[in-house]
Amino acid sequence: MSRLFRAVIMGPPGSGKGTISERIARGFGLQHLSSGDFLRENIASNTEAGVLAKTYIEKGLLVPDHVMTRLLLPRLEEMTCHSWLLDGFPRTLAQAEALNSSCELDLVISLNIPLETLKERLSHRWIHQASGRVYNMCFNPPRVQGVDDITGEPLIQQDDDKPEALVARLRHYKDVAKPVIDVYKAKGILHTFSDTDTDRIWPYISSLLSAKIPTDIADAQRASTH
Ligand SMILES: Nc1nc2c(ncn2[C@@H]2O[C@H](COP(=O)(O)OP(=O)(O)OP(=O)(O)O)[C@@H](O)[C@H]2O)c(=O)[nH]1
Ligand SMILES: Nc1ncnc2c1ncn2[C@H]1C[C@H](O)[C@@H](COP(=O)(O)OP(=O)(O)O)O1
Repeated sequence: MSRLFRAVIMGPPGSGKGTISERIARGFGLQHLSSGDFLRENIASNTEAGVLAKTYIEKGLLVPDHVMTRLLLPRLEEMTCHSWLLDGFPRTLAQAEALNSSCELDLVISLNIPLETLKERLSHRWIHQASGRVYNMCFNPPRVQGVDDITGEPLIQQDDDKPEALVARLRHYKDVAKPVIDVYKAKGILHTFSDTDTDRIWPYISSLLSAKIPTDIADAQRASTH
């Protein structure tokens, strides 16, 4: 079995993690695991963990590290035969240490996007809650305004995407993400991208992954996901 590839993508709310993760999954066959989507699935299916996580998320709080780690690491155990890309985890130093003790990462992508750009993007973000599909009225609008392309169900805007909520979320993100970024910088696996446009960042990320992911892994993953 060829060696597997383990990557993490980090960035503040609205930085384009989900958008870029979807392109990486499609182009390189990595399995994309978003911690936010994973929690929403648990909440939707009313699992014990989902019920617990919901009590924090509905207050706009992060799920406590020990709960998050206990939830996510077993999910990663189920993905040991896949190369994967983690989005939204680790978010804190404790989570990074828990992850580092269970597997060796190959690459961490960090998105460094200006506040004004984040505000602009999130003010136009619409989400199909059930699937997690993300739209943007300026960047990738739905075919019919306010309606999901696949299911035809209504799209929603998240309360914490509003500008007044974003500043607090951004400050909190910076506080908790900095030690995590420092750990991965020290490991020499951190790659930071700064721009206001995902389409300008994407070619650099794509060529970085092409250089880092051995072709036998990329080919095998693409074959297994089609
Ligand atoms: N105008 C514009 N919008 C973008 C660009 N890249 C992504 N978006 C949109 O901006 C919003 C945020 O992108 P996401 O991929 O959801 O960002 P994220 O980092 O996953 O956000 P969180 O899930 O809140 O952490 C979405 O509506 C995207 O469609 C871009 O280059 N320009
Ligand atoms: N790694 C993590 N640790 C703790 N809480 C997390 C988490 N990932 C997600 N959550 C919780 C808090 C987030 O506000 C919520 C939704 O996550 P998300 O979809 O990534 O959106 P957000 O941009 O708010 O982080 O789930």
